Amino acid sequence: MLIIKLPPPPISLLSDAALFLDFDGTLAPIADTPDGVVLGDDLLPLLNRLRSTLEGRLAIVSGRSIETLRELGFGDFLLAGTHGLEFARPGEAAEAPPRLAAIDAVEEAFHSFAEDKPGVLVERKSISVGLHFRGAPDWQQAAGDLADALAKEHGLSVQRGKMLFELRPGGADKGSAVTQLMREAPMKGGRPVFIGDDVTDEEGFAAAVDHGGTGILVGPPRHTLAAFSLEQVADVRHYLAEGAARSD
Ligand SMILES: O=P(O)(O)OC[C@H]1O[C@H](O[C@H]2O[C@H](CO)[C@@H](O)[C@H](O)[C@H]2O)[C@H](O)[C@@H](O)[C@@H]1O
Repeated sequence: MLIIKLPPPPISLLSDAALFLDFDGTLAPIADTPDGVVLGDDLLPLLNRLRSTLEGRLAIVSGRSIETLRELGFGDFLLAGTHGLEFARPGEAAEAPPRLAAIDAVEEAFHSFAEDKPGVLVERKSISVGLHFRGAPDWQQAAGDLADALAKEHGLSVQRGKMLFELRPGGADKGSAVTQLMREAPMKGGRPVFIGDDVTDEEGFAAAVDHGGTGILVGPPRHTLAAFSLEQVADVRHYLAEGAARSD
């Protein structure tokens, strides 16, 4: 399969955009652990400026839970969390399905797996649970096998991420989140542009295309539905800053 380097996105793409932004690996560089992620002082002011430029058409669509996104400082933004399972508008309670007993059972099994494996990390999330092996890549295969077996046993979905297996209820993804958010203000009427780095963002790219928009891949070339790419988080921030400056 031929994989070509995609062109950088033109800045004009942002002028009528309904902008969907992934978080980890897109707005903030990947860190060794989930808690180690660093936003930097300029990110939230930048997103606020850009949202004004876009007349409100900006949302964060992340695998992180709404609770964590709010703790990270995104409480004032339109949010879709846990890969499209949760939604929140600024100042309002999150709409989220309940945490299933099966997720607690999986979390316990993940802890049993991780306890004698330094570097393997269990991430407790509001309605899902993650098993990270960034600190111990040799355990990837065994962690994946465990995740698959537990998903089958409990009727859950396995979400593959960057050095991460996450178990969660099915029925949603970042694509369904885009579709849902495009139905209503403030995103309705804009041209969807989804920026993301992970395989979990491909559904977001697909939905953006379905709604007449496009995707921007962050990172090295790969098989993707995105039409444009930016190499790294710093390039995303530069691109967004240029977009925000257009009406300054
Ligand atoms: O959809 P995203 O906003 O990209 O969130 C996806 C997952 O991101 C986090 O894990 C990833 O980032 C960590 C911090 O940089 C890194 O240590 C880890 O290896 C990555 O997989 C987060 O912890 C997960 O809950 C999100 O689902």
